[in-house]
Amino acid sequence: MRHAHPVETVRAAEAELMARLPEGALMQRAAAGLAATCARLLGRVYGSRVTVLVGSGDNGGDALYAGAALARRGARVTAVLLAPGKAHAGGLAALRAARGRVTAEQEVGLADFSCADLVLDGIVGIGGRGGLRPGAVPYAEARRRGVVVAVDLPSGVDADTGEVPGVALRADVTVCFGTYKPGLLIDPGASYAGAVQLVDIGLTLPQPELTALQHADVAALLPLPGAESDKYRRGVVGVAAGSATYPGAALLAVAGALRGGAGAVRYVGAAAEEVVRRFPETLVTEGGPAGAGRVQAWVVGPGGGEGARQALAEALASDVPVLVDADGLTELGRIGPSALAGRTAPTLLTPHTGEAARLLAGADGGAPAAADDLAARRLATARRLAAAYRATVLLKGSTTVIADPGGAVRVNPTGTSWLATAGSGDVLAGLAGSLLAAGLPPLDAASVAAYLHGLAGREAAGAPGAPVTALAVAEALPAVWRAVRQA
Ligand SMILES: NC(=O)C1=CN([C@@H]2O[C@H](COP(=O)(O)OP(=O)(O)OC[C@H]3O[C@@H](n4cnc5c(N)ncnc54)[C@H](OP(=O)(O)O)[C@@H]3O)[C@@H](O)[C@H]2O)[C@@H](O)CC1
Ligand SMILES: Nc1ncnc2c1ncn2[C@@H]1O[C@H](COP(=O)(O)OP(=O)(O)O)[C@@H](O)[C@H]1O
Ligand SMILES: [K+]
Repeated sequence: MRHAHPVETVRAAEAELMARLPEGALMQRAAAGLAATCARLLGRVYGSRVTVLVGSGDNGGDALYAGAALARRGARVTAVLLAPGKAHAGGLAALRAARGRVTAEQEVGLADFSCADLVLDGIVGIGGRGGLRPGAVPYAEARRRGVVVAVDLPSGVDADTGEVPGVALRADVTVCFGTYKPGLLIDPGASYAGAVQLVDIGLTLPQPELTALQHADVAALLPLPGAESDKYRRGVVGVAAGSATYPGAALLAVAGALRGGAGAVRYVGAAAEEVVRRFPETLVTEGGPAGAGRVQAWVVGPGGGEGARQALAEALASDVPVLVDADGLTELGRIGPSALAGRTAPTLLTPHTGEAARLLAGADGGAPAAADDLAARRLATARRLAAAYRATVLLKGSTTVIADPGGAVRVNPTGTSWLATAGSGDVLAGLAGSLLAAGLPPLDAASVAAYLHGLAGREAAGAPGAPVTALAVAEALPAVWRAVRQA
C-alpha cells in the first residue's frame, strides 16, 4: 500500500525527528537517497553533465548536496540559482568544495539545462505556493535532452492536492522523502511526476488518510469462493440498468458484474431480452428492484433513462448497499442528499466530473460548477461530495479518487486514458456492485474495482497505445484477476 500524507503532517514528523538528530542529518539522508537514484539513472556518473535548478529553500539544499555527491564522483555539475542570495548556504558550500560550477545567469542556465544528461529540479518543494515564478517558467518551456529528476515534488505542483495552478516543471522521475505527497498521486500533479520513488528518511508518521492500493493489497481483498460456497453465499448483485434507448448500458453493466466475484447477477429493466441473449447466466426479474428477489447489493442507473428515477427510489428503499451511477446520479442530484437520509446500508456514488457537478448543485442549491474546475480539484471534489451525501464517492477521470464519508481516501494508480470510451463506466459500475454484493465495504469495493478496471483497460489494448472497447475491458477482467493474484 502506498501512503500519502499532507504537508502539515510531514512537517510535524520532520520537527519531531530533527529534535533528536544532529543538525542537517535529515537533509543528508534525503540528499544521499537522491544522489543514489541520479547515479542509477546516469549509469556512468563520471563525465556526465548535471544541471541543478536551485530555489530559495531546503528543496534546493537537497538538490545541492546531491549535486555535490555527483560532482565528487566526477560529474560536471552546474548549479543554477533562481533566487541568488537565498540559496541554501551549506549546500552551496558543499557543491563549491566538490568543484561544481555556480551561475545565476538565466542564459547560461538555460543552455546548460538543454544539454545536461540529468537535471535536478530543486526549485521548490513542499514549501511551494502557486505555479512557477516568472524566472523559472522558461525551464518548463525549454527543450532538453536529459532526464529531469524532481526533488520531493515537481516544482509548481501543489503538494496537498495535485492542483497545478500555473506552470509546473515536468519530471521523468520524482524522488520523494519520507512519504508520498497527495499531489504525486492525483492528477494533474501526478502526470508531472513521472515515476515516483520514495526515500525513507526515518520519519514516524501517523496512519495516512490517503492511500493507493498495490497488487498485493488488491489480491488480499478479492472475494474468493470457499470450499462450502454456493452462489447465494457468494452474493447476488442486482443490476437495474438500460432502457429502450440505451440497452447497451445494461449489457455492459452486467458484463462487469459477471466478472466481479458475486455468485449471480440479477437483472431488472427494459433490456432483459438482450441481456439474456448475450449472457444466459443472468437471472432476470420483471418489474423494478422492489419486486425482484433478494440481492446483496444494487447497481442503479447506467443507461437508465426515464426509468432511472423509479429504479433509484426502489433500490434506495432497500436495506442493502446501493451503487448509483449515470442517470441514477442525475436523479439523485435533482433530489439532493435527503434522498439518502433514511438509508441503513452504505451508498456508493460513481460520478464523472459532469455528474459530480450536478450532485454538488443538488447539495448546495447553487448553479453546477464547471466539470473542468472539479477535475482540477478532484481530491477536494470527492471529499466534498462524500461529506455532503454521507456516501462513499468514486470520482472517475484521469485519476480516480475514492472518498469515504469518514475521511479515508484512496487514489487509483492503474488505468489509461483509452478508458475514456463510451460504456467503460458501465462496466466499472457492474464490477464495483458485484464486489459490494460479495461483501466488500464500499471503500474497498470501489477501489478494487477501479484498480482492476484500470488494469483491464491496459490488458484489453493488447499492446500499449491502442484503443479499447468497453466490452473488451470487461472481457479482460479474468486475466487481470489472475495477474493480481499471481503477483
Ligand atoms: N519536511 C521534511 O521532512 C524534509 C524536507 N526536506 C526538503 O525540504 C523541502 C522543504 O523545504 P522548505 O520548507 O525550505 O520549502 P521549499 O519547498 O524549499 O520552498 C522554500 C521557499 O520557496 C519559495 N517559494 C514558494 N513558492 C514558490 C514558487 N512557486 N516558486 C518558487 N519559489 C517559491 C518561498 O520563499 P520566498 O521566495 O517566498 O521567500 C518558500 O519559502 C522539502 O520539499 C524537501 O525537499 C528534506 O531536506 C528533509 C526532510
Ligand atoms: N483521461 C482519463 N484517463 C484515465 N481514465 C479515464 C479518463 N477519462 C475517463 N476515464 C475512465 O473511463 C471510465 C469512463 O466512465 P464514464 O465517464 O462513466 O463513461 P461512460 O458513461 O461512457 O461509461 C471511467 O472509469 C473513468 O475513470
Ligand atoms: K522540486
